[in-house]
Amino acid sequence: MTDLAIETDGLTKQFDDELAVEDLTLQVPEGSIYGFLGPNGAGKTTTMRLLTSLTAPTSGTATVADVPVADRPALAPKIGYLPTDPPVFEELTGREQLHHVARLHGLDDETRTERVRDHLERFDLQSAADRRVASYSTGMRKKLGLIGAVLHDPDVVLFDEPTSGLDPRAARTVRDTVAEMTTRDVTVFLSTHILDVVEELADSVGVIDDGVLVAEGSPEELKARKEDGAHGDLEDVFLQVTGDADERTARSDREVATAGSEDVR
Ligand SMILES: Nc1ncnc2c1ncn2[C@@H]1O[C@H](COP(=O)(O)OP(=O)(O)OP(=O)(O)O)[C@@H](O)[C@H]1O
Repeated sequence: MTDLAIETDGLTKQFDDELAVEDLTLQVPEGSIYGFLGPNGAGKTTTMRLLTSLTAPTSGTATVADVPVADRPALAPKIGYLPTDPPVFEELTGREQLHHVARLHGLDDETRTERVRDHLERFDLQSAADRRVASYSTGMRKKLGLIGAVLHDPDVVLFDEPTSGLDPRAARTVRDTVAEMTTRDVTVFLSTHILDVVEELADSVGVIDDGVLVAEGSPEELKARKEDGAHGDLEDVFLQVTGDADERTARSDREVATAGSEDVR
């Protein structure tokens, strides 16, 4: 059996009167890329925050890189997280920020210098590396956040919208970086609204809507399940399965009612 990098069971997060994630059960094999899709407010970021122990579940469990997410100190060295708006230190230069992050991860001087230099070059940031982050554009900040998320060579990375705000060349570098990671058995959990990215990279796709996982499978499997039997693209499938949460609830209530009436008969 394949080892799992991410496993959740009944993961649920309730914020006051908002059920952001409901009974989420996921299994992501090691070394694979899982594309996580969903409309605005569906629960993607909350799921990623649960998987990175930045927020505690209301109920349910999750294990990432063999560590229960409740054990934050053990989890941190094994995972890398890129939030939608990565935190930056405005007063530091890009290089200083990356050295700081690498030091927090306990990388020795030589490894730190080498990795920071290589990543700055790879993401075409070397000419801006000694400028203060305060002068960076959105895309440059994103690149800096992304480098900071992977500098310590984590086993599992979780990227929230990694290509948003990037120019086509930088977006290509991100895609290549993600693809290259899996050759080293790194597992990538990727939330994005850019369906091309998912189609190109993901081994499996999960679609969340209103906190509920409403579809899951390989991109090919999802495209083949289009309701009218035609072979749609991922956008068709996305629009179909995330259509209307109220309508879905009503449909499932009708199904329960029908099943119930059959029982009586
Ligand atoms: N700290 C919080 N307190 C209260 N409600 C929250 C909190 N964080 C998220 N929510 C709510 O939980 C739901 C899911 O939000 P989440 O940010 O996970 O969605 P998302 O799928 O990442 O959306 P987007 O694509 O717009 O980034 C939303 O209704 C949101 O308003």
